[in-house]
Amino acid sequence: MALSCMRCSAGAGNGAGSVRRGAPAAPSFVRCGLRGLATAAAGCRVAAAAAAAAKGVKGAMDAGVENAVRSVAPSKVENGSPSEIIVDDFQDLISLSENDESTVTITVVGASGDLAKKKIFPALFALYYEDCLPKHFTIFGYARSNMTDAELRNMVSRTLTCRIDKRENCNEKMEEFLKRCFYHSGQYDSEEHFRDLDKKLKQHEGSRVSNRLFYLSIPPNIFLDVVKCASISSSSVNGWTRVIVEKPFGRDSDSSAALTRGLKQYLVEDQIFRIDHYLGKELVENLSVLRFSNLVFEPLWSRQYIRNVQLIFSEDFGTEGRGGYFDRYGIIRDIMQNHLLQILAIFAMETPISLEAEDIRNEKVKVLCSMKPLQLEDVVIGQYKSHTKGGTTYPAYTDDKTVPKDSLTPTFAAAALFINNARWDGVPFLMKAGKALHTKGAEIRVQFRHVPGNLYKRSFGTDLDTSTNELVIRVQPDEAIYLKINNKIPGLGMRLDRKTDVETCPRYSKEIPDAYERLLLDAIEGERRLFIRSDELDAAWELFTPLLKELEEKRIAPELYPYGSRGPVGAHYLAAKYNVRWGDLTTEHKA
Ligand SMILES: NC(=O)C1=CN([C@@H]2O[C@H](COP(=O)(O)OP(=O)(O)OC[C@H]3O[C@@H](n4cnc5c(N)ncnc54)[C@H](OP(=O)(O)O)[C@@H]3O)[C@@H](O)[C@H]2O)C=CC1
Ligand SMILES: O=C1O[C@H](COP(=O)(O)O)[C@@H](O)[C@H](O)[C@H]1O
Repeated sequence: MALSCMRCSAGAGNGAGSVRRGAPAAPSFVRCGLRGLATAAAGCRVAAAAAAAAKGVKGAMDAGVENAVRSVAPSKVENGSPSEIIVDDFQDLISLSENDESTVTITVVGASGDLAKKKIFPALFALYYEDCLPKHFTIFGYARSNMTDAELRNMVSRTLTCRIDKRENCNEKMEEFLKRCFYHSGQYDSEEHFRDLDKKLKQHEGSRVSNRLFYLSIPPNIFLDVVKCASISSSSVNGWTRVIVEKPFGRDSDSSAALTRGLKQYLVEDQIFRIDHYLGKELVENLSVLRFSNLVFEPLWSRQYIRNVQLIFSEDFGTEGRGGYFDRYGIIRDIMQNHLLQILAIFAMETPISLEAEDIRNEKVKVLCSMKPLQLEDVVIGQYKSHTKGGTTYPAYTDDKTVPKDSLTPTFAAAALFINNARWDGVPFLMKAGKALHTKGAEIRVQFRHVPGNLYKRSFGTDLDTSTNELVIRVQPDEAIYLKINNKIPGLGMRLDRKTDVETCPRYSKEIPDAYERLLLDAIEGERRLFIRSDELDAAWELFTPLLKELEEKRIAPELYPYGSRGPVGAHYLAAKYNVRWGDLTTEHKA
């Protein structure tokens, strides 16, 4: 197992990736060993067993873990008690992992598609470049299109890039990586074709313990066909099998529940990795670090000091080529129900008892279950219309050939949400998401209350809002965290302003990894913290389904806004109803 993977070598610090293995105080070599083990055999379950062993406890394991432990340490499986294993010598396991004989195959189903080309293959290459993939790995593309291995490699090679800050041996590394990519053409509903794939996978795996990750990068209507065929015909017999499922996870509570039921006919919950790529973004990961590792923030994190929280997503382009998909979902399902709501849950959750996946997800579910039902009057929807600027005409949403001319699908939405719990009672969480707006960005903006009896109010003029503290977590672009504080303008008078921001997050000269890199690595390691559990998903749909139904049944017409504008004015009225002024992504503090 290569130890130069950033995550591993960062083990000496406080990286969540190492702490989460359940042994926070362990020295860094232990963390690296654990990661090695995890990729070598049964993911974090073995690591958890090893961590348990380190604490001298007796761990109960399931068959997958047992197989994995058997494969790396057969003597550790006690005679006659196959499901009750005592792992008493943690160090042995670590050294065994170092010359492990396991392999991971990542099968990208839908390899000919947009997401595979744009995100998945490049992320896998970046992991390879950083030495984060296990020693023995193979990548398979699977789709109906006819392609040879060489053609797949050619297609993939066109999208691979090296990091700006790491270019050493880049071409060489690309060549090595491409040699480990293969292609299998097949139908999505053919057990036979997946059996053929299985044969090819076995040829690559040889006698090693085989671990298999399937990435469903395909339209949702064929998820179940693939899961059925893959689980029947090409799941691993002696290692783990995991499936990454892309959004959309249904389009309402019922269809989502049906999808979950369907998946669970063939997989157990632990094998299902529902991806929300916003959870893999650096600044979303940093949100918990900011809150829980800095004493200065946590005491302020409640209705007592926070006036409102804004979660803003904005794109400066339209649906471009994805109109067919988008029209069936709309911006509320595409962005709010998943990406923004997930951020809200992390922002608002109570302190989890540990950084283990289940502890974090338990806290997120509690937030989602405490949300006040969404009211139609707390929602504004919009749709972009054609606009001509500087001699260029930008299309309307309904100019997209795959979109019906009379479509009422929102490309913009703003909503006021509330959490009915003691911490957040009465605090508006305002969400805003839109396509074809004036700028591209995503941020979390926390506006604090006014200072009681503010001695300096005269020095600010009449607008007290401009003098309240604001914490901004800019998710993208130019990732940053900054705090707006009041200052005296230098000079003999007493005039204050908030121009000086305190940057709470130093700039690192490192290029930030793409969200898909982190999430793919997590899935390979069996780390579920950043993936959506089925009860989280149910709670998210429970919140949005009644609203979505009402919008559709009442055929509520979206407010039209010009392509490239700031969106419908209705969003400002909605914010004003709760005494909020939206932050502006474009006017302040750029790197
Ligand atoms: N693209 C993106 O930016 C994002 C995509 N997603 C999700 O990821 C998944 C993949 O997205 P994307 O790559 O854009 O999807 P594509 O539409 O590009 O589809 C991927 C592949 O699936 C096959 N396919 C397409 N339509 C059908 C169909 N009707 N029946 C059977 N097979 C079909 C095609 O392969 P072939 O014909 O060779 O079999 C295609 O190359 C989707 O679930 C999407 O919602 C999520 C976030 C962002
Ligand atoms: O999930 C989705 O996300 C993208 C935006 O992702 P980003 O990482 O580029 O911010 C969005 O364009 C797409 O509509 C949606 O399906």
